[in-house]
Amino acid sequence: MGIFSENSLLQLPPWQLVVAGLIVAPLVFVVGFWIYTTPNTLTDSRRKYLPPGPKALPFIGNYFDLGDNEAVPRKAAAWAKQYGDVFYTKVGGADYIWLSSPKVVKDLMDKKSAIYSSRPPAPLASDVASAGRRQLFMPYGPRYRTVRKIAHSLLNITMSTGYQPVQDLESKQLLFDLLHDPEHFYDHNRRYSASVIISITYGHRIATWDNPLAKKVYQVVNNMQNYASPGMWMVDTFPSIQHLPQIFFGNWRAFGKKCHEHDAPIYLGLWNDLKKEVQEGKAKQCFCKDFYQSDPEKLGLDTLQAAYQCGGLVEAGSETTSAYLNTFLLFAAMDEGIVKKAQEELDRVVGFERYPTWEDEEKLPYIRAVIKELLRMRPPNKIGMHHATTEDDWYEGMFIPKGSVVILNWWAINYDPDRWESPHEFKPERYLGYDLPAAAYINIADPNDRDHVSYGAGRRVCPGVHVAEKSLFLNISRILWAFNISKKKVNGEVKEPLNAMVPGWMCIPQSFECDITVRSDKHAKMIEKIWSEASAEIKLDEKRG
Ligand code: HEM
Repeated sequence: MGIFSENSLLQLPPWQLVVAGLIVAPLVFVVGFWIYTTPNTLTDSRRKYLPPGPKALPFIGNYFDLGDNEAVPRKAAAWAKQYGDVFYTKVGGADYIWLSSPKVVKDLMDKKSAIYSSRPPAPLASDVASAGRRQLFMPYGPRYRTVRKIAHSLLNITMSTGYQPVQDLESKQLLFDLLHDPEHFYDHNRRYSASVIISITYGHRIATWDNPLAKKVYQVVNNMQNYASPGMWMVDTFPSIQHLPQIFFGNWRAFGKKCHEHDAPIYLGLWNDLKKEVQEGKAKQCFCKDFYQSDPEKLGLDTLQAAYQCGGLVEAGSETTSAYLNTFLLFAAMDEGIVKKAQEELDRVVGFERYPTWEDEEKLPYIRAVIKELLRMRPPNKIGMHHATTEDDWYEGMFIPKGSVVILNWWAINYDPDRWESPHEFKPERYLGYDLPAAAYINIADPNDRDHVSYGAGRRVCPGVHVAEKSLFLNISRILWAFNISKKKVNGEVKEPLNAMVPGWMCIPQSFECDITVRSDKHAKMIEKIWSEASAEIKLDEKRG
C-alpha cells in the first residue's frame, strides 16, 4: 500500500493535510513547468540523435561543469578529445552544441550561416541590461541585419585603411608614454585603444587615461564582465525563469536595469552631443556624423538604438585591443627569447634610422607570427563564442535542434595538439609561412589552413578585424623596435609577472609588473622627435577647429 493511499490521507488531521499540500504543490508546479518548457525524447524522438557528450544531471544538466568560467577552457578542450568534433552538453532545458574542429566550423557556422547566426536568449544581458540594443547580444533578424550592415560600412577593409593615420598618431603617443612612464604600461595601452575607437566613431581623442569618457567606457565593459558571465546569473542560463518572480533569482531584473541606467546615459550623452555639434557645424569628420546625417530613423532605428550602435562599437573596440597589447607584454616579459628574435628581424628590416611603418608589415613575418600566436593562445573569452540556431538541422547523422546554443570551441581548435605542437607554449615560429592577414584566413577554402578562430566565424565574425589587426601590428612592431621587455627586477631580484586573467567571461590579463626599457639613446631621441612632430600637428588641428 502506498503511503498516500486514500485511507491514510483521510486519516491525517487537517493541519497536516495543509502542510503536505504546501510541500507537494510547489513540487508539482516545478515539475510541470519543467516538462512544459523542456524538450525531451518523449515529445521529440529526433533527440535520440543528439551529438554525444558528458553525462548530465537531471534538471540542471552540466550546469556545474560550465558554471565556473575559469574551468571551461580546460574542460572544453578535453571533451572535444573524448567525444569528437561535435559534442553535446545541456544546461537546464538548453542544448549546447560544441564545434571543435575548423572543418565543422566551416561546414556549419560558415556554410550554413543563414541558420547558425543568432545568439542565445539572454533576458538579463541582452533584454534588460542592453534594452535589446547591443549588437553583440542581438538575435538574428531584421534589426540585427541593419546594425550589422552599419558596422560593416564603418569597419570594412577600405574604410579601415582610412583610419591608419589615427592609429599611427595614437601609437606615437603610446611610444612616448612608455618611454616616460613605463610603470603604467597597462593604462597606456587602454588609452591607446579607447582613443583610436572614439576618434573613429566620435572624432574625439583621448589624450590621457584620466579622461572621464575613457573611464566610463571601460566601466561599461566591466559591467558586461559581471552580467554576461555564464553561471553568474541563473536567468541567462535558464531563460524560462524570467517569468517567475525575480526575488528568487537574485533580483536580476533590478540589477540589469541598474547596469542599463549606467550605460545608456553615457551612450545617449555622446549621441546627443554629436547631434548638437553637427547642428552647430562643429562636428569633426567621423563615422557617427555620417551616420546621423544618413538619418537612422529612416532605417527604423530609434534614438537609443542609434546611440548603442555607436557606443557598442566603442566598447567592442576598446578593451579587446588593449587586452591583447597587455597580454603581448606579459608573454614578452616571460620569454625574452621572443623579444630578441623579433628585434633581430626589426633591426634587419627597419634598422635604427627610422621606425616601423605600415609598409614594413609584409617584410616582418616573425612579428606577424607573434600576433597570430597571441590570438591563438588567448581567444577573447573563456567560454567559446556562442551562436544560436534558428532552424532544426542535421550534421553527419546528428540532430541539432532549433534554438541550440552553438559554440565555437576555440579552446579545442586553437589548442589541438594534433595540429599545434606543444599548444600551451608561446611559440610564434609555428606561424612562419602563414603569410596572410587574419581576415584572409577567415575565408580560406581549406578550413585546416586557418590560422586560428579567435575572430569568430560565419555572419557574426568580428567586423573590427581589420582595425584590430592594424593596431596590433603597428604597436607590437614599434614597441619591440624601441624597447626591451623583461621580468621586473627589484634590488637585483627577479619578480615573476602575475600570469592570471581578470575574473569574468573575457580573457583580460590581470594587471602585472614588468620592466620596459628603451633600447638606446638613439631610439629614445627618435621617439621624442616623432611625438613632438605629431603633437605639433594635433595642436594645429585643434586651432583649425
Ligand atoms: C584583437 C581584437 C579583437 C578580437 C580578437 C575580436 C574578436 C571578436 C569576436 C570573436 C567576435 C564574435 C564573433 C562571432 O560571434 O563569431 C567579435 C564581435 C564583434 N567585434 Fe570584435 N574583436 C576584436 C576587436 C574589435 C574591434 C577593434 C572592433 C571595432 C572597431 C570590434 C567590433 C566587433 C563588433 C561590433 C562585434 C559584434 C559582431 C556581431 O555580433 O555582429 N572588434 N569580435
